[in-house]
Amino acid sequence: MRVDIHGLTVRIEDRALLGDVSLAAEPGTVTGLVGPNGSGKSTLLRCVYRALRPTGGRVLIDDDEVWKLSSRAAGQRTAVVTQDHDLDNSFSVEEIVAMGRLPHKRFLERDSVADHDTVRAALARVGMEWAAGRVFAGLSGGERQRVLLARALTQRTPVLLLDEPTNHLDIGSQLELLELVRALDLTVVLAIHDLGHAVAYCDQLVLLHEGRLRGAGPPREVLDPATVAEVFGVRSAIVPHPLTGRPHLVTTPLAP
Ligand SMILES: Nc1ncnc2c1ncn2[C@@H]1O[C@H](COP(=O)(O)OP(=O)(O)OP(=O)(O)O)[C@@H](O)[C@H]1O
Repeated sequence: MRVDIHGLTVRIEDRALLGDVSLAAEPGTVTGLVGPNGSGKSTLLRCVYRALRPTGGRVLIDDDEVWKLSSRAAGQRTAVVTQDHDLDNSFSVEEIVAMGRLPHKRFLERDSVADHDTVRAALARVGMEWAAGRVFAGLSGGERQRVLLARALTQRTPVLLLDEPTNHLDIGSQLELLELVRALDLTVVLAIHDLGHAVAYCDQLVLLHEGRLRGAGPPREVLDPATVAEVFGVRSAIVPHPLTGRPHLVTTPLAP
């Protein structure tokens, strides 16, 4: 399913958090939202997963306005992994991941064997099968992040939104997660700080600066050295990775 955002504007108390931002994310691609702290990445994602109603503009998933869908229909289309883990502390990992099945079930419908298998498969996919019976709150930040990705995968939605999914993860787990996300064949939109990873793993980048769209398109075009210097205040170059040959963005301070 396509995600289309047209002229998205968010104003809170006379302050524009987002101003007239548009983007299109194609099925089977990974779109990276990049930009300095406070540039509006999370705000944009929140408008897509309906945590924040925009002041203006439209968010469409396959031509349907997301704010006009029922919450069940929205939950069948869009799964999200955020940084806010405001979940009841007593839930087990398996219970948390099983919540991903809720948009596909009737009210009070019990979990089936197929649901159980889906949950186990998702936990295995993120390397967390061992933690199924553990209490979610007792896990490390990185482990919780992977469990929440498993929950999003069990939701089996065509669109997956991730707000800084590699936060808290060690470098091996970061690369594992990004490889997994790339292999999913969904419409993925993720906020990401690491520009090296953004260039290496995203099909297109959307660069936000002070709530405004500063560029959108192939990573190499969006993150050209002049733009990176202006927006992030660092020198940069995109070079072939010495081990893989994939494009990689390297940075150094503007003034030595
Ligand atoms: N509910 C709110 N009320 C007022 N201001 C808000 C609210 N939510 C976010 N903001 C402000 O909007 C701006 C954009 O925030 P947002 O979290 O979208 O940025 P971001 O690009 O995700 O930042 P970061 O990289 O630091 O996570 C920030 O200046 C933030 O303080």
